[in-house]
Amino acid sequence: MKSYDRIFLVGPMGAGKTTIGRRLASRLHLEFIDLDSALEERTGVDIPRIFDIEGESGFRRRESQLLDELTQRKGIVLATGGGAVIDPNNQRHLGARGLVIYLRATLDTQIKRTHGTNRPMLNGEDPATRLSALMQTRGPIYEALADRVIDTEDGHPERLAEDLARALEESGIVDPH
Ligand SMILES: Nc1ncnc2c1ncn2[C@@H]1O[C@H](COP(=O)(O)OP(=O)(O)OP(=O)(O)O)[C@@H](O)[C@H]1O
Ligand SMILES: O=C(O)C1=C[C@@H](O)[C@@H](O)[C@H](O)C1
Ligand SMILES: [Mg+2]
Repeated sequence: MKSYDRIFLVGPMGAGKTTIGRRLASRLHLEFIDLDSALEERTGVDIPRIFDIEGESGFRRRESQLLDELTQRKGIVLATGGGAVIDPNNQRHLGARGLVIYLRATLDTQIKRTHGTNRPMLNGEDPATRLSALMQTRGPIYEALADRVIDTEDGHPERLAEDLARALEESGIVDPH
């Protein structure tokens, strides 16, 4: 079986990519990188500000550039942003360079977990309508890219990360570090 030393987490806003990714990396002794945070560090401003200044297209351009760079690092768990899978180049890089894990969450759960946070894609419209529309286009892409799908509805992030780490180690699918 093919063995990987890069894990990429994909899925919608609120699925827990950042939260579970950090814990998963720690359990697997891999470096954790969050694409959204890395982009904020690079630019020196937060994501809402990037959307304000450059719009979604500017944000996507920066996101794709950084994704290309970071998906070439070894020994990492990379939590992507919810929309990072839209760009076909990103899809190619994710699919070719590592193990892709889709963290799935229901619409209700996404709404609860994103409530009160500043996510520019959810500004100005009813979050349920928006999240549902995003899932219509992105859901099939998450599914198509995924080597594994994890349901995040039940279970604490710590527990989900522990179970996932164990499953990956036992299957020999990740290189031990
Ligand atoms: N399995 C879980 N159970 C309960 N709460 C969770 C779970 N996973 C994440 N959360 C909570 O949901 C919120 C959103 O999680 P997180 O930021 O990790 O999502 P994300 O997938 O990285 O979203 P984005 O695409 O916007 O970056 C956080 O407050 C986190 O603590
Ligand atoms: O779903 C999206 O399009 C986004 C999700 C977040 O992770 C950020 O990448 C940004 O807010 C856009
Ligand atoms: Mg995140």
